[in-house]
Amino acid sequence: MKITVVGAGAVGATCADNIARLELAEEVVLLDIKEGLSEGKGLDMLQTATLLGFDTKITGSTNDYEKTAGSDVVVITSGLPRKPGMTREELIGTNANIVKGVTENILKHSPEAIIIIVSNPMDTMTYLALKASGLPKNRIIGMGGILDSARFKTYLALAMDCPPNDIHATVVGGHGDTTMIPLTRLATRMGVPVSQFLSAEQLQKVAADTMVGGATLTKLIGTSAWYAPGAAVAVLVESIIRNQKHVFPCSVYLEGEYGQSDICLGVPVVIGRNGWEEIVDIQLNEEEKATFSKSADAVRNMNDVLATLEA
Ligand SMILES: NC(=O)C1=CN([C@@H]2O[C@H](COP(=O)(O)OP(=O)(O)OC[C@H]3O[C@@H](n4cnc5c(N)ncnc54)[C@H](O)[C@@H]3O)[C@@H](O)[C@H]2O)C=CC1
Ligand SMILES: O=C([O-])CC(=O)C(=O)O
Repeated sequence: MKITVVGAGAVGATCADNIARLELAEEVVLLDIKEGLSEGKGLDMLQTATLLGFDTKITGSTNDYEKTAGSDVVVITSGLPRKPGMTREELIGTNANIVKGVTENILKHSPEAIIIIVSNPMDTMTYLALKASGLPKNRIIGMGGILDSARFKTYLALAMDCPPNDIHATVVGGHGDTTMIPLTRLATRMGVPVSQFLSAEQLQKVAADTMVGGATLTKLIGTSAWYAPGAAVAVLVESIIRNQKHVFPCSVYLEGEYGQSDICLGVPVVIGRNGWEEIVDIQLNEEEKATFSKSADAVRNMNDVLATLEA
């Protein structure tokens, strides 16, 4: 197996590091436009192999797509991150061109690849990659919901003072400060509804904190997060490579599911060797359906901006 990560910045390098440690492929290629960055970070990572005991080859590449040839999975993290006070949506002007160009270059050398989009605004970048590539829909996956769900579980665990791994909870909808939907009704602590442990006010605060989880970190760090995003991509790649069939919330192309069409939005999907293989119907209640529909409207408005950029 061969996995390429495009963008050797904070998120891309962390993805590559996790993927190498998990030995998900014989080779991981890290590609960036900044001269020497991916070669340097790749070599640094390779020098951890004897310390951490992994056998993955790591290759750096300054914009040479020949080195990515024959990749089974490609993760696109190239593009600007936001600064404190910005929304993810404000990145569209710069990142749309980058994501489109990278997708086209990747496919020239890896026509069979499954592509994971990380660059923001992620749902719109996923839609753009799908339209620009013409790939079958199951091979384009936007990563956002896995990260948002990890944050949701963390905030729930902190509020209940319990281990995060005892929590099952999911976030659907868009990967934006106002578009993501933490499904508190369905969250459980080992199968017991979290509403048995937390008041409505506490649950509301957990949901609100989850929604601005990325913004909170951006304010603290000065740029957006990378440890949890890098780990979230790695578990997604692992489910593909090892055909694990995990159900993860991912941004995928909807054709009537959840009442939406011609849009990429976060819903639970089965992830295996073919990419996303099946959409799982959560059976949202009326209130959740209305919130999902509002989230879709906001993402669709962003998708409409793509046409103005191309003009
Ligand atoms: N979907 C998600 O859950 C998350 C998305 N993100 C997004 O991921 C993106 C990357 O974030 P960071 O790694 O923190 O940024 P960063 O600035 O550390 O790294 C981005 C890298 O992309 C490279 N790059 C730019 N144009 C390129 C091109 N045409 N080809 C190859 N490489 C190119 C830059 O040289 C830079 O090294 C941002 O858009 C950020 O908003 C970040 C965290 C989570
Ligand atoms: O907050 C950001 O801009 C980066 C991101 O998508 C996240 O960490 O969720």
